[in-house]
Amino acid sequence: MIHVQNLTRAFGRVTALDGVSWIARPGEITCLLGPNGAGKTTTVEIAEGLQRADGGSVQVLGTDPWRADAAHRARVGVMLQDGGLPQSVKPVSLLRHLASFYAAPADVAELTGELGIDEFAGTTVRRLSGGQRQRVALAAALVGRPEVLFLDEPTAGLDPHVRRTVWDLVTCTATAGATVVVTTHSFEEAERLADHLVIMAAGRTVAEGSTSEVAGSGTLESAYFEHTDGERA
Ligand SMILES: Nc1ncnc2c1ncn2[C@@H]1O[C@H](COP(=O)(O)OP(=O)(O)OP(=O)(O)O)[C@@H](O)[C@H]1O
Repeated sequence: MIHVQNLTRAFGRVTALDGVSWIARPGEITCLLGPNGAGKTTTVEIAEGLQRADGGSVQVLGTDPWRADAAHRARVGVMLQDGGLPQSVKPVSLLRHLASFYAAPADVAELTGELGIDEFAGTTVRRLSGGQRQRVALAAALVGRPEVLFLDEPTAGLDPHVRRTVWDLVTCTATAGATVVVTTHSFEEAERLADHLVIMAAGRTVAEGSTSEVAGSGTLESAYFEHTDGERA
């Protein structure tokens, strides 16, 4: 369970978060939508324990992530927008190395097979295409069988086959009981994945609920523009 309550965060004169609140439940995929600069990444990085909020609170698995110990962090999987992967290693060695940190890791061969990583297993991370690197970053987030999984635009730039595989893997992870948070700019992705939807704008939550609750009698796209027009950061 993730509880984001009244979070505030400023960078100098820029107010990134202006009292944002939302929840994400176990066994569900929560999709965060919102214009560039709405504060999605800042909120997620605070929930990951990578940044500290100025005010408000976040609870992840009952813990304040900023103060969390290694045992808590091992229960949380993170896929960052820029990957954050070491450049000079080959994907499978990297994943095996990461798996060795966990008591009960995922099967690396299964994961690399599912994500098609075997096809470029002999290439170092530096030389991979953007989409290939993204698949490795997703595998790295999944290898510890996390109870909480944060994915920042996981399918941006992926081809349709890989995108479908990623959607299947993410859905399976939630079905197995994990709390999954996905930030996205794709209505198609949100409609496909979200059990719970949060629309953020200008550092606040402007809509929250199931996709049909947020969309009302119209489409998700029209609800999005209604909620975010004039609210851009
Ligand atoms: N380290 C930082 N220093 C200064 N400003 C920052 C910093 N991090 C974020 N911001 C600002 O905070 C606001 C929110 O940024 P954030 O990255 O959280 O938005 P986002 O919703 O994730 O956007 P995007 O959809 O473009 O990824 C933006 O105005 C951004 O410029």
